[in-house]
Amino acid sequence: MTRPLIRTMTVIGVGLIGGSFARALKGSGAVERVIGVDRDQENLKTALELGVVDEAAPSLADGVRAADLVFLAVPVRSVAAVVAELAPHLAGGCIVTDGGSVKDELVRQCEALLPAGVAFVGGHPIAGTEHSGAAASFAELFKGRRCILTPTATTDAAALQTVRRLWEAAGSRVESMDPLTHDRVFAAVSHLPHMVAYALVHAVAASAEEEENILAFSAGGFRDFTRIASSDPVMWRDIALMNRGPLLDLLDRYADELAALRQRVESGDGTWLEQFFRTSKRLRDEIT
Ligand SMILES: NC(=O)c1ccc[n+]([C@@H]2O[C@H](COP(=O)([O-])OP(=O)(O)OC[C@H]3O[C@@H](n4cnc5c(N)ncnc54)[C@H](O)[C@@H]3O)[C@@H](O)[C@H]2O)c1
Ligand SMILES: O=C(O)C(=O)C[C@]1(C(=O)O)C=C[C@@H](O)C=C1
Repeated sequence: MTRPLIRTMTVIGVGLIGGSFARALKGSGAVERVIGVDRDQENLKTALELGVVDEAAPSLADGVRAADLVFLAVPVRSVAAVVAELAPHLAGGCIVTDGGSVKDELVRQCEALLPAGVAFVGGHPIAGTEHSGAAASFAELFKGRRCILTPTATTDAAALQTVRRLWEAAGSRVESMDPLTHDRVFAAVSHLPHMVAYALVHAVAASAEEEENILAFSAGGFRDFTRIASSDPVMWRDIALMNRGPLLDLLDRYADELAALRQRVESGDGTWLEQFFRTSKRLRDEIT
């Protein structure tokens, strides 16, 4: 058991990420008590029944008053409104941190909205599934997975250290990155693949109108590739819009690659295609 680092943690949005963080930290002993706040009362009831949280608070104000640390785990475009509402009710010395998938704009919003004496530390666990809600949460989600913290010039050093130790207690390998670099990196390795998976399902479903029931024939390839298209639409709408600049650059680059591929398929250029696939395979095989 880890020595408690935090007495009372309030989780705003007790879904997959908020619920898993609560479970991991209660399980490791790093946090003593967890209060949950969620605008979906059914989900909050489930979280309480499953023991993901110790208490369910009826409002943001009630939920954060006694908090030593607040963990924000709501869709990224909801964060600013949540922080604006809870800010007046935080105790001095409280740490606010988050698990959102986009960092630059979100970190700037939080730093601007929180009062002096309250520290903000941006974070992003690089772990998840295509499922949502408290019932989908599990304590082992972050074990052995990266967590990126995105401190800025004004981040409080002691708060940063506490948040780092919490993620380590949850089993994560913690790394730091500046927020904009974070957004460019994860636009490439996380946000673009989700956009491509959503679009692929549309493309195949559209052809299914002509050839009835094509999706029923889908096997390993289609299913592996499109698992992430089962992810929550609100979460991904928010990520696409909040990381718009880096994502647009990558969507353009991806469109260029597809256009080149299309042209070589049309012209029957087997040498080019084999080399293209060979390079992709080598790069993919190098990922550890
Ligand atoms: N799912 C993943 O793979 C993953 C991985 C890393 C980070 N994230 C990030 O974590 C955050 C949460 O994602 P999740 O997968 O846990 O989603 P989720 O849908 O499982 O949980 C989000 C919860 O927030 C609640 N909520 C939404 N708006 C709210 C508001 N205004 N006030 C209070 N509660 C509100 C919802 O009712 C829901 O229970 C997002 O910012 C997402 O970008 C997700
Ligand atoms: O494995 C999945 O289901 C995920 O999509 C997890 C995933 C990812 O793209 O790797 C999704 C979003 C996050 O912000 C972090 C992790």
